Amino acid sequence: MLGGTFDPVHLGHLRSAVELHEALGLDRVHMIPAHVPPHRRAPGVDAARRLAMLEAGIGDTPGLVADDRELRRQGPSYSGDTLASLRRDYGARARLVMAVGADAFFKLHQWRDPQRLFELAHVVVIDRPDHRQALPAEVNRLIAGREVDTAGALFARSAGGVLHLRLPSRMAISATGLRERLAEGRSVRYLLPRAVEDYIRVHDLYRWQELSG
Ligand SMILES: Nc1ncnc2c1ncn2[C@@H]1O[C@H](COP(=O)(O)OP(=O)(O)OP(=O)(O)O)[C@@H](O)[C@H]1O
Ligand SMILES: O=C(O)c1ccc[n+]([C@@H]2O[C@H](COP(=O)([O-])O)[C@@H](O)[C@H]2O)c1
Repeated sequence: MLGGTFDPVHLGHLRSAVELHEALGLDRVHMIPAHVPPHRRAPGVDAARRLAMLEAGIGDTPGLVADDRELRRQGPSYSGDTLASLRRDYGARARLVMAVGADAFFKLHQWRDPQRLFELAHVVVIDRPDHRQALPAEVNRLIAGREVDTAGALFARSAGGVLHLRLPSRMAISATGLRERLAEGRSVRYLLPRAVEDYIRVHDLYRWQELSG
C-alpha cells in the first residue's frame, strides 16, 4: 500500500511506487487516495478527482493499481482500517507492506493506533531528499526492535518490521510545490505525468482560489 492525499499525484509518488515494486519484488502496489485525510486540512480537490488523476497518472504501468477503497468509507481515512481491509483481501499469511515517505514516517506516533499498523503490515520508509530530519523519540520508541536491513529479513514474517529504503530515483518533488507552481501559472512539465497535467488543465484545478496549502 502506498497511501496519500495525491493532491495531485506526481512523479515522486509514481517513480517510488515502480521502484518499490521492483526492489521488494511485490505482487502489486495499491496506490490509495485518502478520502478524508486524518491529519491535514481537507484538500481543495475532492477525492473523486484526486482518484481520477491517479488513474490517469498510472495509466497502464505494470504492477501499480489505483485503489478506491478509502473513497468507499466515510469519516477519516485511517490507515489501520485500510490495512485491515487489505489483510481481509489477501489473507493472514500474506506479507503486506505499508510504504510511507520520510515526512509521513516522522509523524507516525500521531497516527491512530500505530501499534495496530505493525500488527497488520510491515512499514517501509522511502527516503525523500527534501525531508531529512532527526526521528522524534516517540517514533524511535515505536519502532524499537523492528528495524531490519534487507527485504529478505522483512519478508521472513508477514508484518511488524521496518525497512528504510533509499530508492535510486529519489525526487525532490512535492504536491505542495506543484500546487504553488500551478497557482502562480508556472510550468509543472516533467514533474508529473502529462496525462495528469492535461486533467488539471481541462478541469481547471489548482488556481489560486483552490490552493489548499
Ligand atoms: N517525492 C517523493 N518521494 C518519495 N515519497 C514521496 C514523495 N512525495 C510524496 N511521497 C510520499 O507519498 C505519500 C503520499 O504523499 P502526499 O500525497 O502527501 O504527497 P506530498 O508531495 O507529500 O504532498 P504535500 O506536499 O501536499 O504534503 C507520503 O507517504 C509521502 O511521504
Ligand atoms: O491512520 C492515520 O491516523 C493516518 C494519519 C496520517 C496520515 N495517514 C495516511 O498516511 C498517508 C500519507 O499521508 P499524507 O498526509 O502524507 O498524504 C495517507 O494514506 C494518509 O491517509 C494516516
